Amino acid sequence: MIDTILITGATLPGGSQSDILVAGGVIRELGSIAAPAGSRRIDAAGLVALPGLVDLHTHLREPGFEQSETVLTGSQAAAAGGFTSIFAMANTLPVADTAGVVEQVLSLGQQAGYATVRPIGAVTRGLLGEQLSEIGAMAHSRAAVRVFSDDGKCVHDSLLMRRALEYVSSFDGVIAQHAQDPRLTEAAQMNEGSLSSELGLKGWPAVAEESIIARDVLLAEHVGARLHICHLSTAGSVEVIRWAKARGIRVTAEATPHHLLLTEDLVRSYDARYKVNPPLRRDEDVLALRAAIADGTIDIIATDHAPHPSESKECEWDSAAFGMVGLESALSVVQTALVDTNLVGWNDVARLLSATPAAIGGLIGAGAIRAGAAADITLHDPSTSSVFDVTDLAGKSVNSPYLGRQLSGSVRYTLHNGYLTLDDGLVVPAEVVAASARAGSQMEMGE
Ligand SMILES: NC(=O)N[C@@H](CC(=O)O)C(=O)O
Ligand SMILES: [Zn+2]
Ligand SMILES: [Zn+2]
Repeated sequence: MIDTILITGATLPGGSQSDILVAGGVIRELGSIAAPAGSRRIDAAGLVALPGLVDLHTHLREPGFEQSETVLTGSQAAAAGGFTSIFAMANTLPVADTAGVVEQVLSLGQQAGYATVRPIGAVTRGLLGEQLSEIGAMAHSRAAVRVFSDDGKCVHDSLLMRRALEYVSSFDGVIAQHAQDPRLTEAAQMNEGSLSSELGLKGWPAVAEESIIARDVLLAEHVGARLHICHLSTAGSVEVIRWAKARGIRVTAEATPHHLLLTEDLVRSYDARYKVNPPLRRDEDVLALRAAIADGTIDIIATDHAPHPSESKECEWDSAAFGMVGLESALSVVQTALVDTNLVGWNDVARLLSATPAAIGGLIGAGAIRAGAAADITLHDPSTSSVFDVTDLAGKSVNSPYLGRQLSGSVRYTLHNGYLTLDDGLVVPAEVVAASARAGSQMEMGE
């Protein structure tokens, strides 16, 4: 196992060039560095070095839906996409609503070793929206849960939402809301508008998202708690968040890569790869989300990686599952939608996909390339342009909306705690990564 890695000639997010020396799991030094004896050298000329990406919104599907994804395969998808930390959503079977389940997911993540896996706890028992889950027990468990969400479902009951906000504010936790009024979206299949009428599909109106966000920012203000809004998809949602932030309300918001690039027109194909919650919206919405990223109204980009087996996608639109995989393609989509269009620079990408999601999720020490920090580093080649292909997917499911689409850039190397999880574009084998992870944790324990 190579313990010392010298990355040479990388471009840091701010634009300057530097070598980066990694040893013993941490970044030792930045600058112009001579190669230590026995070190591995990675030539990063032309590559952008980003702090390891952090995804606040990943569905890993284990326990319960292992035919779609497992903690191991989802972590491999993360490594392929340049992610070194992922927050695992609670809509598993059993639901992650007890200390036992979140500790299980934490352990599976540690064994796999590809990324820091931080479980998200359910807000309500069984995601049923009736009683609060064991929030305190999950927060004080070995998994130290800080983010709670019923994602997939909206916490619709106002009193439960209020109680949940009150509860998590006692330990600076955060509720991540999937904003979808259930009554306004019964049997909904796509964005509501002229296209849904034309296609004869039941509509999912923007107001179903916006009204929940409006209610919840007011509840967060009333309680003085922190609130996070998942996958913003409409121009109106941006306006509500902008208003709330101007008022000093402690709200953060995320957008997914797909809502920054794709529009509802794709639904014309009736290809269920484009079926997602919230649905793909109009051009105006995509432009409003991009502008909100550029002006800071939207704080982070999160993938909402939602793997589904082929049988749930290769079927009629109405019966297909909602969701798309997104870890492997996220950085290329962000480059295509935001960097190539000059809306943001790599410094902003580092903030949107690493530093701020780490801060929201309470991940200490992540989000920066600096001496002394854990060596979580992503090396990205922005100069490429290629057709996204099924071989670019490293997880178990292939429900990507980007297959066959031209995207910019590609992730070349991912380092997690100082060892490679992606090496020259190839996911490092599971046994090698697991052994590196074990060696690292023994070192931490001083053995
Ligand atoms: N985004 C989706 O369309 N689906 C997600 C649930 C969710 O994020 O709401 C899933 O778990 O499949
Ligand atoms: Zn959701
Ligand atoms: Zn989700």
